[in-house]
Amino acid sequence: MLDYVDLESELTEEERMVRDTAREFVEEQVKPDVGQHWIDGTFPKDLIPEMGELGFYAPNLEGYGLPNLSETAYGLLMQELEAGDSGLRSMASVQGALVMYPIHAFGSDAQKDEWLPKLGAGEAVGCFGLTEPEHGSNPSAMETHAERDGDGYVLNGAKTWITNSPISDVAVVWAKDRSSDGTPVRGFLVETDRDGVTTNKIDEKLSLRASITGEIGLNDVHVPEDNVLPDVEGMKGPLSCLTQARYGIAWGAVGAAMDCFETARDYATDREQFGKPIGGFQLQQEKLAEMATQITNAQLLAHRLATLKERGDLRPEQVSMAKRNNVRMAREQSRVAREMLGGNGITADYSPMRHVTNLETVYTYEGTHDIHSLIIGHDLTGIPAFE
Ligand SMILES: Cc1cc2nc3c(=O)[nH]c(=O)nc-3n(C[C@H](O)[C@H](O)[C@H](O)COP(=O)(O)OP(=O)(O)OC[C@H]3O[C@@H](n4cnc5c(N)ncnc54)[C@H](O)[C@@H]3O)c2cc1C
Repeated sequence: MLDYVDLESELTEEERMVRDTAREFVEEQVKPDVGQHWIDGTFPKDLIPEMGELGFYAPNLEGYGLPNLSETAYGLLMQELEAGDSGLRSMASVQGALVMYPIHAFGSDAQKDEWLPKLGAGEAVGCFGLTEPEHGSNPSAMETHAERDGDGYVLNGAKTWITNSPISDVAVVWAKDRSSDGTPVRGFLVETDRDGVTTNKIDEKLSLRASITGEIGLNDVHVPEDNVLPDVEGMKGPLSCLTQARYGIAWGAVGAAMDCFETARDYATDREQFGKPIGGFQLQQEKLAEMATQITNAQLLAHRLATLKERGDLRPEQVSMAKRNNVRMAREQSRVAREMLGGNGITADYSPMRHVTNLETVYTYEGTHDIHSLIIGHDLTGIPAFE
């Protein structure tokens, strides 16, 4: 796959091994069937434990049998998974960055002991409930709330657009604690088989079809005090998870674009019109040159982020810049690849059209492109455009 400025030479043995393992997994286990899953609107659930066995969930966390790999290795893993499909990378991102990370960072020892090994092995599936029907870009206005009830809490509210909720064993639900001063947002671990929990599937998506998306309905759901994440309060909780996931997306989007590039390059050197491969025409070469350049820029940004994250200096605004840039790049370049494949480009026989539609979701979730512009704008001017 494209590596125009030899970033390979910067990788450790371990990072190469992680990348190669993920690449082989995607080539052998994902690419042959993912187009059909996308058409059918299904997720290849049999891969969930296998991805666990390979250590694909939260490999950058420490303890609990997790591999504790470098941030570059984690990024490369996200890159390879999204070269297969954004739905696959979304599964790993949610499980690792949005469910295991908050339990690891903010959970009690009992919560860590109970959930991290199971989630890490893919024996349990988790989801992250922040977005609500009326509150997407402004989650701090959430209506879902918790009230003290004896030795625990009662939760009421509704979450929507929740990746994996219909197949989850546990949901990390963010809700306002009405029993504490200032109604701070707190994280609750809600087992999905509790009375009052519903997880209806959202059908007829035209994007990220090889991923299961649903709602979380909470109707007088009782959870014990032990299910509250004890070590975080306020929007810092969900936002710090999003920073982890957005870091993975900044890498993942590059993987989708790399897959589109390779498909377009192969096609252009093979497909003949006017008596020669279309890749021999200047217009097509310009497209490949631009695609390769944009991908290379995005790779450099992702690698730099890894260095900053590794030494603990990465700021959320820098992650916003990379998510915003790299997803926009992938969204634009996947279209160019699609175009280069002519009529064949609109079929599921080739990956670019699938990536084109998937990337509409990736552009929107985890902070829309607009919201990341405003986060960066705030950082640059010191003036918030929204509260
Ligand atoms: C397939 C899929 C999976 C998802 N998975 C999850 C998940 O697992 N967990 C979860 O919690 N959420 C998830 N989401 C939700 C996602 O994060 C939200 O869709 C996203 O945050 C945008 O919210 P919204 O859809 O309500 O759009 P809105 O916030 O209503 O935005 C609509 C438009 O207005 C723009 N806009 C909003 N505010 C401003 C502003 N201040 N200035 C300028 N423009 C603005 C936005 O950029 C956007 O273009 C998922 C979404 C999808 C589509």
